[in-house]
Amino acid sequence: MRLRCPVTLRRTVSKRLCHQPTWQTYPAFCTSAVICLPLPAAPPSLVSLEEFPCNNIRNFSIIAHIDHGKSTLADRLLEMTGTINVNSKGANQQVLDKLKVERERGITGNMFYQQEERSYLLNLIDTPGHVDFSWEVSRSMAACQGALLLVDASQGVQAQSLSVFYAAKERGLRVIPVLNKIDLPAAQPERVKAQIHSIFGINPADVLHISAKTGEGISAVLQAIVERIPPPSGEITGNLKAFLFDSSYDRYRGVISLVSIQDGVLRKGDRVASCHTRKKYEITELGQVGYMACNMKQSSEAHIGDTLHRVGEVVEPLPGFQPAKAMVYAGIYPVQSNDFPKLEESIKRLVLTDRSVTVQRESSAALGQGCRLGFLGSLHMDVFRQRLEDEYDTNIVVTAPTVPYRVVYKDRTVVVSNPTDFPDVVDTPEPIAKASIIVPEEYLGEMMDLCFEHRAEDFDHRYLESSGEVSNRVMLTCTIPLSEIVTDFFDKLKSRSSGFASFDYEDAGYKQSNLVKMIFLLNNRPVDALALIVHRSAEQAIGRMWVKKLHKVIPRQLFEVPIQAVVGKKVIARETLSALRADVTAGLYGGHYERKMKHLENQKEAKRKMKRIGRVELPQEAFFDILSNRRS
Ligand SMILES: Nc1nc2c(ncn2[C@@H]2O[C@H](COP(=O)(O)OP(=O)(O)OP(=O)(O)O)[C@@H](O)[C@H]2O)c(=O)[nH]1
Repeated sequence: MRLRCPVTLRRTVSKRLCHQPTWQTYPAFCTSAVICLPLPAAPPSLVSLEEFPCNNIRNFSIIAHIDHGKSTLADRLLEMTGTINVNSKGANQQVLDKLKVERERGITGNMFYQQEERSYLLNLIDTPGHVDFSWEVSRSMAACQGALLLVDASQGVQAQSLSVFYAAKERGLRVIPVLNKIDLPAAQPERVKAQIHSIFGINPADVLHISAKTGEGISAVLQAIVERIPPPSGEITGNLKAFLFDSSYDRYRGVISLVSIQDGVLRKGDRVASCHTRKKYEITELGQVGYMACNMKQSSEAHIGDTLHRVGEVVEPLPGFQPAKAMVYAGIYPVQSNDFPKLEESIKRLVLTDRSVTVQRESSAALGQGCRLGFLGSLHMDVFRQRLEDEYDTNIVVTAPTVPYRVVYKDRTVVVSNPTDFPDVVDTPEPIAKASIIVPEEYLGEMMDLCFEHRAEDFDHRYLESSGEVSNRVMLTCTIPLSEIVTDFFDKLKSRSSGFASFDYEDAGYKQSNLVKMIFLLNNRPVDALALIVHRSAEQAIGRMWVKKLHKVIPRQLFEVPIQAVVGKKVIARETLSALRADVTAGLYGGHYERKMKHLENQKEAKRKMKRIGRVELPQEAFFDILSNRRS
C-alpha cells in the first residue's frame, strides 16, 4: 500500500517538483532520531509524523562509482513509493537535464513505505559519485545509518566503489550491496559478485540483483532498507543536538539548513544556538529530511558539521568533520575589464548554492580585477565555470589551475595559491595525492608509464580477481603530486586505457619538492597572468612548449617582440615574433576616402579591445586562448 507523502526534496528532486505551489512544512520534526510532537491540524495531504517513531525511520544514502546508476535508482525508489509520478517522468527528465549540476552534486528526499502493518519513513540522502566530491560524500553519510552500495553488473567494482565503501564503513554505516544493470547483455552478475566478495568480504548471498532501468528487483531494495538498516538512535528526552550537514540559499527564505537531530526535539519557534559561532536563531520553518529555516542572514553562518542546541542549554558538540578543503585554485576574470562588478555578482550568487567554493578578490596587471576561487578538484572547477558562464552569460578568462603550495619562510609558512606570489626559486612542500587506478591487467604497464611521467612514486598493485579465464583487473596505487592530476591527467588515463581505467584520489599531505616559478616576458615585460609553478626537472620542456604556443597566438606587432620563459634570472626558452607593418590603408588606392576611414575606424575599435603589455598589444581573446589551452 502506498501513502501519499509530503515532499520537501532538495536539489534535483526539489527542482523536479518545483511546480508545487508551496513547500509543505511541519511544526516539529526529527530526522535521525526523535519523535515529533503531535502535529496540530496537519494539512490533509500530509502524513502525520506521529506515525513514525524512531523505529520506523531509516536514513540511507546511495553510494557508487560514477554512472553506475544512482540517479536512476533514486528515481525508481521515489516512483515505487509514490513520491513522484511515473507518468510525469518525461517532464522530470527534461528538468533534470537542465540541472545537470544539481544532479552531479546529489539529491536528498524522503519517501514512505508500507511493509505489512508498518509504515516507514525512508530518508534518502544521496551522494555525488565524482572523485572531486569525496568531502560531500562523507558529509552526507554523517546523517545516515546505512548505504546502498551500487555496482554496475557489466563494469564491476571501480575505483570510487572502493573509496565510498571504505568511507561508509569508517562511519559505521550498514552497507547493502546492490548489483545494477542486470538487464544489460554484458552484465556478469556472478563474476561481479565474486569480486565484491573478494574485495569487500561481502557474502554473495547478500547481494541484491536489480535493474534500475526496468524496475526489476526494486521492491527487494525497499525491503532490505527496512530490514537491514538500523533505525536511528537518540534520546528524545535529552537536550537538543542537531547536526548541520548541508545548507543552501533560497531567495525567499534565506539560508536553508539540513540538520539531523541526534537527541531531543526541534519545534517551529524554538530558539537555538550554534556551538561554532555562539549565534542565536529562531526556527521559522521546518520540513522533512531535516529542512530548517531560521533567521540566518548569511550562508557563511551555516557551518557544515556544526551542532545546534537550544538556547540556555549546554551540550557537548557532536564530532564534526573536516571543513571542505580547496585542492585547486584558479583566477577568474571578465573578458572585458569593466564587466568585473557583474562577474563578481554572478560568482557571489553561485557560491551561495555551493558552499565548498572559496572566493577572494585579486587583481592582475594583465587581466585587471578578478577573483581567485578555490575548488574541491578540477572537475568541480569545470562544473562551476560552466554554471558561471551560463549565469554570467558570456565567456570568462580562467587562469591555469594551481594547487595550494606551502612556502616555508624563516619565520612563517604561507599557503600560496597564485603563482605570482611564489618566491623565485625555492624548495618547498607540494600537496600529494594517493591515487588508485583500477584497470584490466593488459593496461597496467601503460598506466604505470603514465603515472611515472607525472612524477608518481611508491607504486604498488594487486589483482582483484583470481580467475584465469577472463582478463584480470588490477588495482594500481601510487602517490602523485596533486598539481600533476589537476589538468589533463584524467583524459590521458581514459584514452591510454581505451576508457577502461577508473581513478580515484585522496589527499596524502605534503612532500618536499624542487619547484620553481616560471614567468613569461613579452618584449621584456612580465605577464603576471601567465606565471606557472613547475618542477625543476620539467622547466626546459615546459618553457619551450609555452613560448612556442605564445608565439602562435600573439599577433605580430609593428616591432620585433621577444617572448621568453624565465626561471629566476635565467632565460630558459625564447622565440621572437617578427615585426609587422600594419598600414591598414596600404592596399587602398586612389581617393577612396570613406573606405580608408572605415578601415581606420575598425582598427581603432580593435585597438580598444587590446591589452597593452609594455608596448605589446594583446587582444583579450589571446589570453582566453592561451589560458583555456593551459587547462587542457
Ligand atoms: N541498461 C541499464 N542502464 C541503466 C540502469 N541504471 C542506470 N542505467 C543507465 O546508466 C547511465 C548512468 O545512470 P545514472 O543514474 O545517471 O548514474 P549515476 O550513478 O547517477 O551517475 P552520476 O550521477 O553521474 O554519478 C544512464 O544512461 C542510465 O540510463 C540499468 O539498470 N540498466
